[in-house]
Amino acid sequence: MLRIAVPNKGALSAASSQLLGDAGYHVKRDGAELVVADVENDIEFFFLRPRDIAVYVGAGRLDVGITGRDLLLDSGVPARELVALGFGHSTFRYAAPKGAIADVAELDGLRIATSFPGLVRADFAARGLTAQVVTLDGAVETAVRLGVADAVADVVETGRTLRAAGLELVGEPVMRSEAIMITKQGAELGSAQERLLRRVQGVLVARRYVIMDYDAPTDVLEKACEITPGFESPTISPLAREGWVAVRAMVLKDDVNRTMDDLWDLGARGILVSAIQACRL
Ligand SMILES: Nc1ncnc2c1ncn2[C@@H]1O[C@H](COP(=O)(O)OP(=O)(O)OP(=O)(O)O)[C@@H](O)[C@H]1O
Ligand SMILES: O=P(O)(O)OC[C@H]1O[C@H](OP(=O)(O)OP(=O)(O)O)[C@H](O)[C@@H]1O
Ligand SMILES: [Mg+2]
Repeated sequence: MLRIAVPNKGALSAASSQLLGDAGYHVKRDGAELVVADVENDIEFFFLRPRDIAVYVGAGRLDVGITGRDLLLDSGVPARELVALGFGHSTFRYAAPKGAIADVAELDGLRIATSFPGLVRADFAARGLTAQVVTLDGAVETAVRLGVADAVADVVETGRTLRAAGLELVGEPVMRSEAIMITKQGAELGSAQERLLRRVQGVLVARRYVIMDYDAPTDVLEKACEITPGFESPTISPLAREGWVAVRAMVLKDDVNRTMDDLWDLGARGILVSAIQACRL
């Protein structure tokens, strides 16, 4: 039975369960169970803290896990990213009291409060700076006001928490994170892991793409196919109307309206867009 670690609460939890549900797994918890078996799909879900998930997967105790890229890198555990999951986006950034610090180099030797000591030490080392890392469990933005740190390094999504604490960003993001699926480094993927990965990738593609159908005059077909190159190649079918063909291609959801405008200007007509319920590519 494949064993997978899923965040039990926090920013990644609901979307992780939703993704696995969309991929056809029965991942519903009735109450507070920490382990749920989906016998039909031969898979077992372990609900764990996102920060701990890399530890179990890196140790080879669980086959696959969902966690944040920042948490994986911070842990330094020998696990690798299989696929980025498209949710739980955040940046990891330095911040200090308004007007106090203009540049990351000025953080040299200062006390930095963080829940990600591994990330901060690695980044300071890469910049040739020294940090006095103050490791806290959470709510690190308050550490400056309470006098245990001079600056913080933390997850920033909207920036609201930082601003509310009277802090401002220092420098560019140290890293960009999102939810990822991980497995133990160096381990070959078994057939059950590959099937899970294919299912999840199918959901991710179905979320990002739509199907676009349209009719186009044959003489603009080449240009039309440049506008809608599809995932592999567009499907061209004959039409009863002479000099016209029907085209079907996958298009990025974000580009749908611009693509329809471009096709219309080219002379295409009868442009239809439909959602992809599921796919395996
Ligand atoms: N707005 C956000 N706040 C916190 N984490 C976020 C946010 N958006 C995305 N994330 C990601 O979620 C992961 C952290 O999850 P979470 O905050 O649930 O864990 P935690 O801090 O250990 O738990 P908790 O906050 O419940 O104590 C990180 O990978 C982080 O980048
Ligand atoms: O930029 P924002 O949209 O304000 O979000 C970022 C905040 O959210 C997270 O806190 P969380 O709620 O996970 O609490 P924690 O700090 O105790 O982990 C993170 O640690 C920041 O404090
Ligand atoms: Mg948190």
